[in-house]
Amino acid sequence: MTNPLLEVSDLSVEFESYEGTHRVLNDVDLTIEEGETVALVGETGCGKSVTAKSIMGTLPRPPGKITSGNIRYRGTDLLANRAEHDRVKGEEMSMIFQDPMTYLSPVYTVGSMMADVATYSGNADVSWFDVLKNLLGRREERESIRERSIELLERMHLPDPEGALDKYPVQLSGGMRQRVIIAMALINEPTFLLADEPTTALDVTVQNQILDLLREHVTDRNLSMLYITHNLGVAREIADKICIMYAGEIVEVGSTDEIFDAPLHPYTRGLLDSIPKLTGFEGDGIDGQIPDYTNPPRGCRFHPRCPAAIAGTCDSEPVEAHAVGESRSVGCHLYEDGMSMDDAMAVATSDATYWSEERPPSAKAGVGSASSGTGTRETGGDQ
Ligand SMILES: Nc1ncnc2c1ncn2[C@@H]1O[C@H](COP(=O)(O)OP(=O)(O)OP(=O)(O)O)[C@@H](O)[C@H]1O
Ligand code: NI
Repeated sequence: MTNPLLEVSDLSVEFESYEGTHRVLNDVDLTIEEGETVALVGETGCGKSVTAKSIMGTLPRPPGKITSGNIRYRGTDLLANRAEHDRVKGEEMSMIFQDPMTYLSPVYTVGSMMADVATYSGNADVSWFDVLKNLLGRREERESIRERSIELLERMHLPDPEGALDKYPVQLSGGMRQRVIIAMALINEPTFLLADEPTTALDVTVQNQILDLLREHVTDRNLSMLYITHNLGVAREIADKICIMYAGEIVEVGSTDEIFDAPLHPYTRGLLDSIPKLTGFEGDGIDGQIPDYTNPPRGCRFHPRCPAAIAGTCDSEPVEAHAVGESRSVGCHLYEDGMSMDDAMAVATSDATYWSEERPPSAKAGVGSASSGTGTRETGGDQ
């Protein structure tokens, strides 16, 4: 665990608007080892896509501004090295997007789009001369791109992959388009995949099929992946490690099993409680909303919604990430620095013993309804 592929540290991002400065990311730390799939999980608006865009170098600046931090890829800080960022983006990283129709052109066939990605990706300044050269270019090269496209579409279980190359995106279903998008992301054999909610728009069955395909491919090729989702159930399907994000901060990191068996942060526990059990219905498990980024709450950003907030501490003292045990960390005042896993578990699973006087346990969020002290909970996530 000493040579992470991607290491984001202390990343802070602000947006300027007429309302003032929105400090959206606040000292974000995120590490992805080689061959590891990490899920970044949090509610809408918590800063997941801003994190993704910072990594991919596509954050619109202005209005966005990276005010501190590093993004190291194989040890090189991409924020300080534009040329290396461009190279890594072109040759090693690939992104899978949420909404295929935004990224698939309606006027080109699947085959010609895949060929364009294979030919021009990573080449920031494509000239008309390049395009012409390619059009007239070597037959064998085009033939091999075509073969690679068919093979990838086959791997993505697209029926009649050869026929699909001549189709336009509107002629494909949502699930088919998402398979095409994934095949396009894989055509240049990236080492790092960044998937931003790629299955959100799909129904659960198709979503699960696509997660299976993606996981299979990532495992086969030993790829590393950052998978962004608001759905912890999806994160469990795909990820080795889960980072929970709230209002622009990473509040908990742990292996997928640890997060599910023993969630420590009250926010994580609230998210787990809102996983649909049997019905497939997604409730909004935690009362309230992400705070206003122009004026975030003092102390812990989650404290106004937290059923376990300690008055006088959580509403005023900044939170730091506390290491808990070997591989986990949690940014919450309930856990002291260096707390042993056993003590942390005692805090995590105790019922209402640490409610603040001011805030009676409100309805939905996790802590009050956490079950026994064993640290294993039924989360019913296999919807
Ligand atoms: N281009 C922009 N201009 C101004 N503010 C922005 C911009 N992009 C993002 N933000 C701010 O950053 C916040 C986080 O946005 P982000 O897209 O990262 O959320 P997210 O976690 O990806 O949510 P979702 O699950 O809905 O995709 C937004 O609420 C908004 O305040
Ligand atoms: Ni997003």
